[in-house]
Amino acid sequence: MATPAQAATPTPTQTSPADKGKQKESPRATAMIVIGMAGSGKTTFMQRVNSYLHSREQPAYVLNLDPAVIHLPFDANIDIRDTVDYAEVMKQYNLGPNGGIMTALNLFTTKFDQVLSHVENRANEVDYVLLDTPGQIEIFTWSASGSIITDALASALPTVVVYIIDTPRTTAPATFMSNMLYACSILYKTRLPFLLVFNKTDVQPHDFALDWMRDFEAFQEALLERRQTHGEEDGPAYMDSLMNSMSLVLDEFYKHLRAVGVSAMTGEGMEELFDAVQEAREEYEKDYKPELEKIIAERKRKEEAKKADSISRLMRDMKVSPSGQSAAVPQSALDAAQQGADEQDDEDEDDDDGEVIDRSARTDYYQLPERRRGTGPGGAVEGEDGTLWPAP
Ligand SMILES: Nc1nc2c(ncn2[C@@H]2O[C@H](COP(=O)(O)OP(=O)(O)OP(=O)(O)O)[C@@H](O)[C@H]2O)c(=O)[nH]1
Repeated sequence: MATPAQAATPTPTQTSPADKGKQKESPRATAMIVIGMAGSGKTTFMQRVNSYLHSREQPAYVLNLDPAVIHLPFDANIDIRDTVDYAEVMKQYNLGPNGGIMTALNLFTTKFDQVLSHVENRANEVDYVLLDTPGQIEIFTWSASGSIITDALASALPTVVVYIIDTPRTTAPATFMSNMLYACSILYKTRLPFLLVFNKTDVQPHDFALDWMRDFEAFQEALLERRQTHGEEDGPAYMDSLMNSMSLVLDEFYKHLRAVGVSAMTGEGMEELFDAVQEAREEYEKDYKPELEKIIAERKRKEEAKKADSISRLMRDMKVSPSGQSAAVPQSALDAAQQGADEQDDEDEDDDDGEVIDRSARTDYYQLPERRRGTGPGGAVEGEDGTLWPAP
């Protein structure tokens, strides 16, 4: 199981002693975290899904986590750009565009408890919570912020990872394999129900990819054929034996995946997509949630044990017997000390020096410094020394 226990946020699925043993009912909403390589069509997909849900009168709660997006073609309820100024982050930390995006997201993640509480407030009013993410998918393979986001969301509501693939750019076996390896590492990192979405099917149908996933021999034949027609274009010949072996390894991984084809441009495939999301939600309820609840119960047990241990050490230090009979310090003093520690915990939790804005819930927006939108050619961002950073 992944590490939902590491979520840096309060865990709303915690059970009170009264309902211990019972599984808490999940909120109505399903969260869809949209991940994919740059240019795979995540933002267009978000726009399509959003308008499809509006047409079914099921408006979603929408979050934009891409700090560098210039034009967002849909209304986001929470937008990272309202909280973190990506160009300012690049400048202050002396970073390039990639580092700027990663750091901006890391900074935003420190406020993810606020995001989560906005999401939780709406989780029984909407059917879907949609999250658009930056194209830097390493965020979800090794960065801490990726785990915090996925674990925190999954601890609050049924969550599905929607991995977008640019189908026309995946027709070469080597590119297909590389994309699948990324998907595989995100799946094993998050352990969440996972859905492969082959996008841009208006340009290239995805049947070839389904064939390669169902039958590794079909993939190996395609690899051989490609070598005969394209020579060394996709890499040296010894790569083929590596890819042949990888196709055998991934065969097991494909068995745990759902895959659908869509066109974010035309809207084709939306019904199949939502059927697959529903199946993924059932998988969350069946497999992920019971594991998560076990982890939460175990964490709670450890916290209680730690608390009891600190109190008994405190009593020893004050030369108080565990029964409290020869108390040199009255019980009221111990209670006061415990209360002080609890209040400090509460204060730490309420530390509120940065704001995450739910745009749909308020009209009195904070006055934010004007964001640097590139003024150079093609929207490039000009640094202080005159360097032009490429438009993100
Ligand atoms: N033909 C076609 N083009 C698409 C489709 N989906 C997206 N595109 C195009 O693909 C390009 C990239 O789309 P985006 O939605 O910006 O991709 P993204 O993954 O959000 O990109 P980053 O924000 O850079 O990570 C745009 O030119 C889109 O118009 C589709 O289903 N069919």
